[in-house]
Amino acid sequence: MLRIAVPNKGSLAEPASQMLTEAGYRQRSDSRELVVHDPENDTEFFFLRPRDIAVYVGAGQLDVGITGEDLLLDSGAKADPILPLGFGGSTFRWAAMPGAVASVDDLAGKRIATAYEGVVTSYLTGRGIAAEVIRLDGAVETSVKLGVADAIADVVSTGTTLRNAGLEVFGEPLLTSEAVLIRRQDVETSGAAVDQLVRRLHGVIIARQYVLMDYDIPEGLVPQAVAITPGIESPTVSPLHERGWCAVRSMVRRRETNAIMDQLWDLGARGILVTAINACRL
Ligand SMILES: Nc1ncnc2c1ncn2[C@@H]1O[C@H](COP(=O)(O)OP(=O)(O)OP(=O)(O)O)[C@@H](O)[C@H]1O
Ligand SMILES: O=P(O)(O)OC[C@H]1O[C@H](OP(=O)(O)OP(=O)(O)O)[C@H](O)[C@@H]1O
Ligand SMILES: [Mg+2]
Repeated sequence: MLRIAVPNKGSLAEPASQMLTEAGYRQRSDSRELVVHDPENDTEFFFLRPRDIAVYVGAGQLDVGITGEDLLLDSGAKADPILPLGFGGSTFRWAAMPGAVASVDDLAGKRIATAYEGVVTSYLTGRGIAAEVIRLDGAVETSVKLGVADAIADVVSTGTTLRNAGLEVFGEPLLTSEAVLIRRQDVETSGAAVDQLVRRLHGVIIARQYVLMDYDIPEGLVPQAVAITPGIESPTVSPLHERGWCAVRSMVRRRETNAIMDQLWDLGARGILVTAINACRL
């Protein structure tokens, strides 16, 4: 049986379960359920703190898990990302009171509060900066106002929390992160069940990122049209009943939909239709 770790709380929990549901797996109906058995897929889901997931997977108790790249790095667990999942995006940044710290090099001798001690310590060591790292559990933005720290290193998404705490970012981000599927390091092959999970999740990601575009185009313009919509592999081109015209079907990135329709229209395409992809396996 395949054993999968899924975040039980926090920003990754809902989108992770949503993605697994779209991939055809059974998920919990009550947020207090800690284990869900999915007999149809011979799979068991363990709902764990996102921070602990890399530990379980790294130690080999669970086959794979969904967590943040930043949490994986911070844990130091022997697990590797195998598939980026396209949600839970964030940057990890330095912040302090405006004007208090000009650059990362000015952190020498200062106190830095963070919930990501592993990430911050290895970054500072790598840069040869000696500073005191104060490990807090969360709400680290408040530590500066209360005089516990001179600067913080934390996840920034919209920046609202920083602004509300009167803090300003400085320096380059320490890292960028998104949700990833992870598995234990040093495994030769993952097995058929993990391969199937990866294919299903990949299908969901592609279905979210792409749409299907159909259009009609004069035969002579097909090469130019296909250059605009090359698709993932190759577009389907079929003759129309009206002589001299072709129908083209291709996958197009969702966010480029309107720009591509404009280009096709200018080229001479007509009857341009866009349809959502509900599921796919490529
Ligand atoms: N706006 C956000 N705030 C916090 N984490 C975010 C945000 N956007 C994405 N993430 C990602 O979500 C993960 C952190 O999840 P979460 O906040 O649930 O963990 P936590 O802070 O350890 O737990 P909790 O906040 O429930 O105590 C990280 O990978 C982080 O990069
Ligand atoms: O840039 P923003 O959109 O404001 O998001 C970033 C904030 O969200 C997270 O906190 P979370 O809600 O996870 O609480 P925590 O600090 O207790 O972990 C993170 O630690 C920041 O404080
Ligand atoms: Mg948090």
